[in-house]
Amino acid sequence: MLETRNLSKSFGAIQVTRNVSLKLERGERRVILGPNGAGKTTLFNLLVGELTPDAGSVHLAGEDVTALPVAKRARRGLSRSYQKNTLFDGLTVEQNLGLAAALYTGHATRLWSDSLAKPEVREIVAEVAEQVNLMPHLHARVSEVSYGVRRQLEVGVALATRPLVLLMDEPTSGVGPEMSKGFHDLLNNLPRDLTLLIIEHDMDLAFDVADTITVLNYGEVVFDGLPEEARGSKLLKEIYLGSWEDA
Ligand SMILES: Nc1ncnc2c1ncn2[C@@H]1O[C@H](COP(=O)(O)OP(=O)(O)OP(=O)(O)O)[C@@H](O)[C@H]1O
Repeated sequence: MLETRNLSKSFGAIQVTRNVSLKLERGERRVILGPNGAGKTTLFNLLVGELTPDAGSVHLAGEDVTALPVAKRARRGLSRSYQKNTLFDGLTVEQNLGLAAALYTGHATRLWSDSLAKPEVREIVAEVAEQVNLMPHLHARVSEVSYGVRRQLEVGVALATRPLVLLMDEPTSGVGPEMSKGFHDLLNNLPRDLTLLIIEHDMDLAFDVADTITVLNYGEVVFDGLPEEARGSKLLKEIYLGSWEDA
């Protein structure tokens, strides 16, 4: 469903992505681990098209999308859940989902209340709100909801574009341990045919959610395999020093 072949990227003299080849099957949930500066965010930027690789290619659903800009990749089903300023604080949770759905379905009109009334838009909003547990918060203004609910809504906004592949950059960062567990459940309950690629520092999440784990170190894939293999890996213990033991 999503594949990279020998992807490389340098900033000046520093090579941040080194020959990265990944292959995610449809419905696979892959977590990307790696220490600070390992090149995880850069890899995401290359995948979504915010950065152009120096070498290598990106393939989505069997097609080479390396030359396509961000918006075109998004239309083909590659969606990214952002942690930053993608929500409209003055609008309700429902309206935020509705706007994303309206843009996706081509129902966005100048009068947004008209867009939200379209049956196709309403259907997506209801489906997504259920998927990310936002039903109790639909009529709350975003400025009034908790941090955890905002994070759920960010995932919801991404899902409202009905993606094939969803990329998430540390979806539980800043969420306390209690809510973090709820978030893991939420991710585990997403539709099984949705392909997920998640950058994560939290190894509990990696082991709770991942079908497979990729570890980057200095821009290079140093591990690609099953979570239980990752747990036993001496190399990963060295990379993570003591923190691996806590997982
Ligand atoms: N636009 C840029 N120009 C120059 N250097 C950059 C740029 N973007 C990233 N880097 C450098 O590339 C390296 C990898 O950064 P990246 O953000 O991809 O790592 P990361 O694994 O996501 O780290 P973190 O876990 O801290 O977010 C870092 O050394 C960073 O300083």
